[in-house]
Amino acid sequence: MSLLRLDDVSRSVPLPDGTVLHILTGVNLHVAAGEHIAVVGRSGSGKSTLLNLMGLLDSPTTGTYLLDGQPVEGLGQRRLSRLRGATFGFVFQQFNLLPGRTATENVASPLLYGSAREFWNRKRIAQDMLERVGLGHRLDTMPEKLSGGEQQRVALARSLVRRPRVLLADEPTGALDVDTGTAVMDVLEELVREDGTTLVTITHDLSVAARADRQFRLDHGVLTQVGATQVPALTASRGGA
Ligand SMILES: Nc1ncnc2c1ncn2[C@@H]1O[C@H](COP(=O)(O)OP(=O)(O)OP(=O)(O)O)[C@@H](O)[C@H]1O
Repeated sequence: MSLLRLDDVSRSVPLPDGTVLHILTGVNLHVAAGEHIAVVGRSGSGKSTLLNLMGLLDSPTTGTYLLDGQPVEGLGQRRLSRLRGATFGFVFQQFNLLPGRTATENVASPLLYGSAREFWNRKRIAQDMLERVGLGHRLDTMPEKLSGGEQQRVALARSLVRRPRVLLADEPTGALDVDTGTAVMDVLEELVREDGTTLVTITHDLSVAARADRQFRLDHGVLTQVGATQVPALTASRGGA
């Protein structure tokens, strides 16, 4: 069974002039647990819209989205928001760290909304996560004192600190030079492999996309698979979160 399953999904928005903008059309996408897929496409092709739908930040206009075999349509805002927090981690091109808060405080921030165990142990859990991304020596450093690559590793640690089942990465290397971007992708892949996390990467960079199990292209809102570099993982290396 697919962990994420979109069947004939579309997303349209009404425009002020009375016309309708069709952003995504007839999208079919099945992603297995533990799989890494990449989506490439020109600016404006609908990549962020697709990621927002997958991450329950937005809903399809038509079509079906099944998460772990369960339809997400019709869930109330509270259940959607709980499901989102329990299932997804997000990484963005701009690192979106909290200024004036240390790396540890930034990484610990999602744990404020976690279980009692996560809440009370948030500092230690955040520090362990920063060790995993190679920033054990930067625990008390403010984001503004970190390099771009270090800031993205803090953001990565924050996105994975609650052990999401799926990491949605929107241009994770977009603000970094090639070598730094490669280093960040190395860390990201190592972490998701160790944890059995499903990874969806949106990117303009074909070398980043080539690292995925399967590659898709979005063209004017139409999604097509364009490559597969290896047999997709069929099962996660860990149980459900
Ligand atoms: N709520 C909205 N209202 C009007 N237009 C929208 C809305 N959301 C997205 N769009 C338009 O739909 C198109 C796709 O947007 P989207 O952000 O998904 O593209 P993208 O592929 O992620 O682009 P980029 O790579 O530049 O971030 C764009 O032309 C955008 O302006």
